[in-house]
Amino acid sequence: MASSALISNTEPWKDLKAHVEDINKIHLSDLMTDTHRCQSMILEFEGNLLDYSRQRATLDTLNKLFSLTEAARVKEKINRMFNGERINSTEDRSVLHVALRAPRDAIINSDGKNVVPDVWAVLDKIREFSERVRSGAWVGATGKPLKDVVAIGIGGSFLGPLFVHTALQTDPEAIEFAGGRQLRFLANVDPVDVARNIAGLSPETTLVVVVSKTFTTAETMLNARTLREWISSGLGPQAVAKHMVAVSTNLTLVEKFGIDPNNAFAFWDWVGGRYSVCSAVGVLPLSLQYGFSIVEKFLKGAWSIDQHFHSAPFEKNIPVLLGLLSVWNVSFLGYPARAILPYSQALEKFAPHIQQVSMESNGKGVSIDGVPLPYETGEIDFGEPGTNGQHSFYQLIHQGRVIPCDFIGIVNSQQPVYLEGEVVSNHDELMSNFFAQPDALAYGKTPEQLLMENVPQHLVTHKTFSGNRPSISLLLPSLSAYNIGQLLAIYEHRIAVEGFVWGINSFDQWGVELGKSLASQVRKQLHASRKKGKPIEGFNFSTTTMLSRYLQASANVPSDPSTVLPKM
Ligand SMILES: O=P(O)(O)OC[C@H]1O[C@H](O)[C@H](O)[C@@H](O)[C@@H]1O
Repeated sequence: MASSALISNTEPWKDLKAHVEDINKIHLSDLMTDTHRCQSMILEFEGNLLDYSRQRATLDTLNKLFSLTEAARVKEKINRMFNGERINSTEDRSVLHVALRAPRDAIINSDGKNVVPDVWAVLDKIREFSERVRSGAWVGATGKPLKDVVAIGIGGSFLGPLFVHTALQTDPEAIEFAGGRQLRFLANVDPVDVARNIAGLSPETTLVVVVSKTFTTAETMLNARTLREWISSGLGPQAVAKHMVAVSTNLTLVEKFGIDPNNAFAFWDWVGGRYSVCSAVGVLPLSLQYGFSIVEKFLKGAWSIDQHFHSAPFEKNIPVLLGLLSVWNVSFLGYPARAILPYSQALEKFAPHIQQVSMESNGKGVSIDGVPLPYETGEIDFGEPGTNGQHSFYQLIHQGRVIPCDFIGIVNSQQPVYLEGEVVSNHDELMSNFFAQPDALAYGKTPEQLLMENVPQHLVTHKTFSGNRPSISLLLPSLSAYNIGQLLAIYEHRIAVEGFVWGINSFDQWGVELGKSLASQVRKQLHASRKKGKPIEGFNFSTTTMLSRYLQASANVPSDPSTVLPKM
């Protein structure tokens, strides 16, 4: 693509740039008085209600954004994704995470081959294996059932499964199926994370699932070798076959590691790491914990949104609208961040997962054809569940910088609490905040209002809220496995839409490589210095100083240690 073909050179982009001036003349509190506008900005799909009326946008803005989708050929790009075309051009791969949740009879082709039967072959294998483990038919080396699972993985092989596990942990239906089982996640290469994850567990009753798309990720492989040692030092090396299984696209390396290929669960290079929670990456650990039937509901939820995304007209398409509004906020209104604020403790790991999906996908500096971009892409995503966040960073959101917010609320709590004599139920108390915050941000509070309330003059500016701060509200009917799948897919597709408009490749991640290769140079140096007393060479003054201090101050580390495992 020549730079002239960049989306920023098209008329709809320029038109939106000019339109910002119109929007700057209107305060959100005025936009909110137009009931017709607000009505048009509320949308429902299967009981999920999206309200985007608190965006700094008019119906005219929306029309201009729809014109932008035509210039960016968004519909064509969505179709190319679903058709299995190699839209991840820098890695020459198709992008088919939607196939992971397709029903058995669906047909989704990659390179002319329907991949759905392969997907279901693995799902059936997971169902069968997880049932054997859960029923106690599969036992460990000493004949005991395996009731605890430690899933080792990082990035996309960790964050999605952790989000879904955390969300299911308090779902009454899932709880029933989990009965007495534990699922833990070991991600960080920090030995402290090893200590935390094996604390209180016995290798005799533990199954370790090594999850890595490439099976080369340094952190995951060292953690896998560490827990292999934990198992074999406790139960003997032959126990590894009964206590370790793997999920990967690289089955050759799985076998080399010493895991029986029969106990390896495959996925494919057309599944990006951060889009892999619906593959064996998430489905295996979650099925071990909750049973396959619960996980199947999660997959069905995601698929329902896939269908909606693929077929609904853009004016009624939740992921498309969300994606376009994000582009509007980032590229036109100039807001670089986005806060993800679920009013649900069960969604506490949602923001960390979306951080990877969004920032690894859309934090790019060049177009899909390698042309440097004259505009920024991606958002800085962060978030915490409400109401916790309100007592932490909301000050900045209300009176400091403008940060578009996603408020996510749930109609029916997973764990309702009612106390006799209380004004409202505990969930209603939570939701009072969910409904209040978006209006506080949109309307603010004027000095005139404060003076009417007899606020002392010297405090008026301190207590003024400028308002005009955009948010969206998403109200889910409940937080069942099905709804969790829907929420995941809404965000996955929203992020794809943003990338499609910006004209970037949202499915590669070259930006993570440089740090990895420099770490390998440091690893070699640490080895040479500790084992052979070699001087530090090849680093700049600053790094040399830090490395020298590190080596000197930890001279007690044995140069040829025998195995030591955490003793927590
Ligand atoms: O699943 P793995 O191959 O071990 O990769 C784990 C993670 O490693 C890399 O750093 C990538 O940036 C992530 O996208 C990926 O999810």
